[in-house]
Amino acid sequence: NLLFHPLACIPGPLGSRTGLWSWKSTRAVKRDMGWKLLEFHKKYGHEALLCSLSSPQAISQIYRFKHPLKKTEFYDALRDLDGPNLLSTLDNKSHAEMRRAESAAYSLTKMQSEFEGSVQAACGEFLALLDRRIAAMEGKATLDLGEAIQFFAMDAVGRMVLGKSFGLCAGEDRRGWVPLVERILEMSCFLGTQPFLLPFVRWASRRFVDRTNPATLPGFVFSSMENRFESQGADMMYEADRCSDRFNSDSFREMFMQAKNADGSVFSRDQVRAAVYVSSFFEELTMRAMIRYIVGNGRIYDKVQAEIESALVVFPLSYEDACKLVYFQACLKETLRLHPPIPWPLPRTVGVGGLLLSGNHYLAEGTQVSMSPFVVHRQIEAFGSDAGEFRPERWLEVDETHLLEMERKLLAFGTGPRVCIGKNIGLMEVSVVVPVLLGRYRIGFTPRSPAGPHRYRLGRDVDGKGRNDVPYFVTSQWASVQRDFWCDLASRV
Ligand code: HEM
Repeated sequence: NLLFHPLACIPGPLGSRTGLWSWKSTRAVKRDMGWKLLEFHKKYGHEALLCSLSSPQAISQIYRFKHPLKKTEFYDALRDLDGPNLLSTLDNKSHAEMRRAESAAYSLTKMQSEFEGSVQAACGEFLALLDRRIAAMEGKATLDLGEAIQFFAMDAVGRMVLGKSFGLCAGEDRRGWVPLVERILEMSCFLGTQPFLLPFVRWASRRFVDRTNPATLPGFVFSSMENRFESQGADMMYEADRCSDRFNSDSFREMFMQAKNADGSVFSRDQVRAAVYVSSFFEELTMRAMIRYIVGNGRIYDKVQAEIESALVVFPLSYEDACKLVYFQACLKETLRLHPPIPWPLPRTVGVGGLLLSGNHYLAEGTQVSMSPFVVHRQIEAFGSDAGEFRPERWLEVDETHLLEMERKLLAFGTGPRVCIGKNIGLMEVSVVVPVLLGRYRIGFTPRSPAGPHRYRLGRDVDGKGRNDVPYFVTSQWASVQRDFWCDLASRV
């Protein structure tokens, strides 16, 4: 490996180059992928460590539309027990068929006509939860805002996918359902780095986990979803007959019922479940990061507040109006750049004929190659010498051509034929909720103290640095998850 492998010239840690241990599995266990990979690229340059690339020029080669590179086996770990879903399917042909079948459900018109209503309704529940907490604590609530945002994101996706809220904001997550979803995704990421374990884990899940027995941990997740599918499915049919209220969208459900796998079989419940897990997760990560960056910087907070006040933002805020908040939208882009919800490299396999990388390295067919949004977004040649800083103005002070160039280098939603199909929904959700939150409440980060509610003594930022003034604790695995996000909230009105 070290001497004769075609990639022997690409630098990286010895153990990994000899094939004796998996650097990526270690990152999955230690949950420190983003900053470790960045450190590597700083040390070794644009091409490092088993073909992780950081040069923005390589984006159009690795994630190209024409003769696209196939996803690697890593994604197989994100599939469901019953078969691949849109995110996890490896084969380009079956992906194209699935994507065609599903794309209508995610269209812009569908989003405006139906999903926005679902998100507004979930936002109403979310605000009611915060108001209740503030009232219960005599005008100023100290709460884990990160957790409350998670409830909202799940309730919103419940409304969009199942036509009904999961009721987390109304009843809170008394059954601990939300952290389990996080664990499953983390476990899947680890398995993705050791795909040979997958058949065994799947066999064991089928054999030993009674998915209808809520007494077991995974069984609880599966069965609670199953129950909701059963009961909500019935309720939805009833409601669909009764009224066509725009808050009762069942288009996702219809879409999944019509969607077919490449072999013609219909989507299973596991496949629908995967959409629920994945889709709510990234919005909540974006919302937390955005609040952290805005509220954590007095100058930016004042500018956002001034914009929100002059636009007279109140609940419900339409997506159309949210898009007019120019500075807020720049903050959103800047959040996705500096704190992409998926920092993990997005791996692909080089196809027939190999690939010549910017004239430097020839990658033979079958080579795995990847780019991490976290690393690419910090490249000076793409975003300037202050690429490591949160500076929303960078999106507003450039001309149209330069802006397009910067947007092309933004990998937060992936790019190419496997770009996120839910991008519009994700942007809409964050845009209609965060300005309302910032306009309605005075938000401050709860100071850390021995008597305080924090689990971690120090906060940890998206760059892995532990600091007292960082309001949450970030782990960087497939997703970049923030925990322990305690805030003091008071009503503004
Ligand atoms: C801020 C919100 C979101 C972010 C940052 C995000 C990010 C991403 C990224 C980076 C990918 C590409 C993965 C890869 O190439 O390996 C992806 C794919 C995908 N996302 Fe999202 N996502 C978000 C919201 C959503 C929502 C709301 C949905 C569903 C309603 C969704 C469904 C999907 C699906 C199905 C794919 C696979 C697409 C394909 O392979 O054709 N995402 N997302």
